Amino acid sequence: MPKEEGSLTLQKMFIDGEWINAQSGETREIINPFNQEVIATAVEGDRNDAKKAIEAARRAFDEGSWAQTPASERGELVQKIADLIRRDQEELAKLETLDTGKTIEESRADMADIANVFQYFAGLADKDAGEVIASPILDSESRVVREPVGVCSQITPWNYPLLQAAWKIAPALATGNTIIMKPSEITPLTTVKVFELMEEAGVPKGVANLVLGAGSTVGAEMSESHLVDLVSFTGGIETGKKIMQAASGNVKKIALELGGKNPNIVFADADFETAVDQALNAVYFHAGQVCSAGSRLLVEESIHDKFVEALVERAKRIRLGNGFDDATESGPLISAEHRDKVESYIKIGQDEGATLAVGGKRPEASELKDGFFLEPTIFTGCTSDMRVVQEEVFGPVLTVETFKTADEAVQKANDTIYGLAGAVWSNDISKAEDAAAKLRMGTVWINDFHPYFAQAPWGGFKQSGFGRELGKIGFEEYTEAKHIFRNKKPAPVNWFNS
Ligand SMILES: NC(=O)c1ccc[n+]([C@@H]2O[C@H](COP(=O)([O-])OP(=O)(O)OC[C@H]3O[C@@H](n4cnc5c(N)ncnc54)[C@H](O)[C@@H]3O)[C@@H](O)[C@H]2O)c1
Ligand SMILES: C[N+](C)(C)CC=O
Repeated sequence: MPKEEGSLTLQKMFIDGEWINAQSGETREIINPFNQEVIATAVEGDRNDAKKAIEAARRAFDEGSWAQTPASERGELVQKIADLIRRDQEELAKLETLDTGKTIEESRADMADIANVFQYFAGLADKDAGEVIASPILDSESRVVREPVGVCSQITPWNYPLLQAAWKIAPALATGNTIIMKPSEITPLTTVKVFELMEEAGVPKGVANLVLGAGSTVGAEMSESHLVDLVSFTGGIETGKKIMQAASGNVKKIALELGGKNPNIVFADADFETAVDQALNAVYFHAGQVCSAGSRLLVEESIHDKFVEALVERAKRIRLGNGFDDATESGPLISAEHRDKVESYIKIGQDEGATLAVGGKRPEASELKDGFFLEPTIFTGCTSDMRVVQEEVFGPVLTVETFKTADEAVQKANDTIYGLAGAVWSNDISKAEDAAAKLRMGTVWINDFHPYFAQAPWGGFKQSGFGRELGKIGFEEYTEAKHIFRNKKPAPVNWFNS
């Protein structure tokens, strides 16, 4: 909650049903990116704490009753968590804004989504009765059942701290797994709070464990440990590669939700005002710190000048400020280090010959001087070979390219290592559908940008990762399919006659 409403207590880890300090006694200060004030102190776990949590989760899976608990009961418990999140949604939203700088309106929307995610997976918990197979073998019965994978490490980023955690916790618990969750070390507050709610809901001891600390220690142990069966990771591509390597030791299942460089294709026949407005929202929502941000605008050549002019005018008027202020449309970047990275891309863009149409610097307003703000930035005259066009900047930076034909738009949109999301704007539905079919991305929006919800799967093609979260597929990711075959009339086969 905002500082004026009371100080936060020490943020602890939750291991084997107990709230504990780090074995090392280390702590870390949690910073408000709007003003750099210390908003909380969190215990800083290390590999030893991670090991303890993994062992607890292993015991709870192997010796506890969670995996065998009737699916309907697991569903009821997950639903209870959804209800508690709804009860405390305002407190959670305030914590998220305090920790990330995002506007309170965004945080409230996140909390509503998060409760829906728990509710959705609660509902799915007892719907899978398995499948009877038409066995080709006489006098036999063949069926497929779904079982939990086992012990799951779950590692999340700072941009949507609780939302990304919810996408992992809810399906894992609904399917009978045990978990070790590690939120980003710089934004742990809402995840800690939801573990308090899970304790209140009655999640059994050892089933859900929370470890706080750095990726290079806690995260590495969670990825390497041979006691873990699955790692589900959301974060950057370079970390994802490390996790793939670390997970190989015992051939864990892995699911990677990585970055994106997401094209937003605007055809000349699109509704102009809507496409401008949504292009702005596509890239600048949450200061561009969104995996699926529409940071790469591909606009049909005939409307380029008019479109860019309208975008620049709108970008100049975006109100930066304190996420708790109702007038604020966009908050700060998450940290000084991250702003430095985004600024380095602005320099790269300039050095590569792109034209800076607006922004590119820190705002001058005195009330923003302590926050990690950057002005909404637009580069025109971009080409596909530029690094600023190809690499994920993860900030308020839009690159603009042009195209003459639908084929050229699709070719350029697909010309990236990523394949997370993209959009097509056109009033010619068959043209838009044709382009959508050719885009190599996990999500394609037609005449919209950003929608995601519990019922539809989310994930990437190419180097945006693999595995899916949400939807029925996201539920199945936390299960193993087991084929059970029963011979109803066992008899010798007499293959070996001697
Ligand atoms: N595809 C998606 O759905 C999605 C959603 C949100 C964010 N993201 C991506 O996340 C990135 C931004 O988040 P970030 O900066 O927190 O990413 P990051 O990769 O730096 O960190 C993510 C998490 O991984 C941990 N980590 C770091 N090193 C590790 C290691 N060696 N082993 C195990 N864990 C380690 C961090 O502590 C953190 O908890 C962007 O690239 C964004 O696109 C993707
Ligand atoms: C997956 N999403 C869009 C909620 C957050 C990406 O950073």
